[in-house]
Amino acid sequence: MAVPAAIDKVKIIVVGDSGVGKTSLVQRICLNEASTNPGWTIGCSVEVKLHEYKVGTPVEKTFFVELWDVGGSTSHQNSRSIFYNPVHGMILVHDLTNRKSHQNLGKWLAEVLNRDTYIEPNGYNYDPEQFAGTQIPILVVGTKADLAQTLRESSFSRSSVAEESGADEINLDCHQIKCLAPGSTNAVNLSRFFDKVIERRYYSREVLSGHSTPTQERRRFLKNNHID
Ligand SMILES: Nc1nc2c(ncn2[C@@H]2O[C@H](COP(=O)(O)OP(=O)(O)OP(=O)(O)O)[C@@H](O)[C@H]2O)c(=O)[nH]1
Repeated sequence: MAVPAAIDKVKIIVVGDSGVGKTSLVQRICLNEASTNPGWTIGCSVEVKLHEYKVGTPVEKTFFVELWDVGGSTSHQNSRSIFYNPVHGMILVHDLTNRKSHQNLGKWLAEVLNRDTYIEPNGYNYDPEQFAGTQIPILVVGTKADLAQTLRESSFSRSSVAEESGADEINLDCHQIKCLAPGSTNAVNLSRFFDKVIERRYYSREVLSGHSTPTQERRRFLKNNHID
């Protein structure tokens, strides 16, 4: 009897302020449900999803996608770094009704990448360099679309964080069963993001050829310093 091949996996960190909806989002993605009262996440909770990489193409392959839902409470800030290595992808979550939670995404990115946060005089605390410097695929997710009065605006203008990082972006209502319905724009964007994470982890030129370009050297430096 043929032994089934082991399924490769990628690890995606899900971060953002406490209460923005990380657990609800992860439950929606992995279980297609979202409790209305999930409770605070203490430490970290991990859910797994089977993902078909490049579905419908000759290179289609099944992967496990691990979503590491990291509790956003400031009181656990010092101990969270143990969850951040390695990281193959990052989902930055903000609440569309809470502008501060969007402004804080730069702080979350800096925390995961283990870099200092640049604070502008106006308090808008992210440094575009931080976004430009990372090769880790990023998805920016705005939750509570059902409550956001400015949704019309936010759905048409890209968030500045997504802009600076070249990240993909989706806005949704985690309680809405159809928010990630197969074939919907959100589902397609999410699937593309997972493909990107897998591609970077398993199919990048560096991994396949064994040769290094300066960019790859830089990536290796980041990796060796636990930034990647
Ligand atoms: N209306 C609405 N409520 C939401 C949505 N997403 C999450 N919520 C609610 O927001 C509250 C917080 O959600 P959680 O998923 O626990 O937030 P979290 O980011 O995991 O919070 P921590 O565990 O403290 O880091 C819960 O009451 C959710 O039901 C959404 O899209 N729309």
